[in-house]
Amino acid sequence: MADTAPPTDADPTLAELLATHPHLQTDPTCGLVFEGVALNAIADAVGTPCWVMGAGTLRHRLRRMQAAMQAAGLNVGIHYAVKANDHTAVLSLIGEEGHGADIVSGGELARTQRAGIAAGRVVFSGVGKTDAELEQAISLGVGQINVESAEELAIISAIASRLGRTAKVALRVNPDVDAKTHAKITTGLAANKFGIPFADAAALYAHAASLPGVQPVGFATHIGSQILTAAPYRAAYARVATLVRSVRDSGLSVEVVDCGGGLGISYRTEAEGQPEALAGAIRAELGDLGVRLAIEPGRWLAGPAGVLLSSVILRKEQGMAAPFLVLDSAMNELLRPSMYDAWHGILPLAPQAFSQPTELAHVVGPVCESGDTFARDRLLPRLERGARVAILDTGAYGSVMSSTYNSRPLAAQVLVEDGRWKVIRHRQTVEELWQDETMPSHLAGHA
Ligand SMILES: Cc1ncc(COP(=O)(O)O)c(C=O)c1O
Ligand SMILES: N[C@@H](CCCC[NH3+])C(=O)O
Repeated sequence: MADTAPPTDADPTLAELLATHPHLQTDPTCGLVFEGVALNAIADAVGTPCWVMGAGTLRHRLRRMQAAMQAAGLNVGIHYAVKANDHTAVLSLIGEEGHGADIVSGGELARTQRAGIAAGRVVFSGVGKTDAELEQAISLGVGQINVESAEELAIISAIASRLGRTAKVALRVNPDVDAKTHAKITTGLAANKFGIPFADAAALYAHAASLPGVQPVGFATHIGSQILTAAPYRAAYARVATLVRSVRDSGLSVEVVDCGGGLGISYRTEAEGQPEALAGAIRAELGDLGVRLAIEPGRWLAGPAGVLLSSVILRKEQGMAAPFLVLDSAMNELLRPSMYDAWHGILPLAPQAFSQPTELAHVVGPVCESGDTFARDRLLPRLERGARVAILDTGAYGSVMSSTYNSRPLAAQVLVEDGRWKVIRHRQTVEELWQDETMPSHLAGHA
């Protein structure tokens, strides 16, 4: 994710952004259209900021991912990474399309159950699962728990034994492979907190086979997110394949390999990661092992399927320098630019905006942090107070990373499908900001 300090000449033009986002079109009368719905119509009815998720785009990408695996002759289970976008409507769609889920908390597990995804199709990952979360998962019979340490293996064995259950576990191995992504979202380096050191994995697998309450079924690995080339996948999966062979040579059975590592998308001008390349890496390194395979994509499926609608609160002139366009959305909605210096495309909603002359502008939010900046020196048509924009590729790690910082209520969410749209989360009210607070009695008189 080469996202930092963008020189402007590296930016795609508005027309190029449209070309790389086929679910978006411009219409001369209603402006920017998303999966057949005018985004202005949604903003008129619901207001801004507003997340819009396109069910058609999500379905299309799920099917493309599955087709790439099948074309490579692989039978790969897709476990959608719930953390990318955990709305129950999104999870229901994933279940409806026949896929499972990858979760990292009891909350995510509860959401999958609410959405009707069978517990047997859920894989529980994460470096620190609480006892309560493990009890919940084991009682529900989740398909697989990816174990991230020797300590956790002992805890799972004890909890499952106490419950009279046998938990299917895979050991998540840290392959110590550089995924060539942003430092904050790499997961497969030895220095990262995730997974079991490669050198310890075979012995721990044998130990797992001797423990009560757990059945080791295979290995998992994960090297990071926003991966754009096949080489890191091949390096990681080659290491896992070595492990599978050596464990089998010792007489133990290995049935499953979970091939983690999130394919990247095209935020700026980078070429999108190709499911076919991922499938090729899996087939080349693991295809002849006779194991059940699984992947756990989040961003690649959901990212391009969402936009964040915002309005310009005001245009703050800076003399000869680029103006600040202050939006009504901020880092509390979309954290990625502040957190990772991430670049997101910004398109105006107005009809004809694409044919107007452009200027350089800084696009910021109203939150009291200088890091509350969506874009610096961005080439956009002149946008006045009240103009609306769509911030692109925000379907993954967008709404889920929102907060109410600065007492800003959570934005509304809308789902578009087949030319229709529906509110799937109402805009939080100001009163809802404090509805779960309780007041110490000696202060209550002032409230
Ligand atoms: C264990 C695990 N699974 C799945 C994912 C989803 O990754 P992505 O959204 O890049 O596909 C992540 C995030 O990096 C992860 O850590
Ligand atoms: N939140 C990150 C991705 C983290 C992936 C989860 N391990 C992002 O927005 O890019």
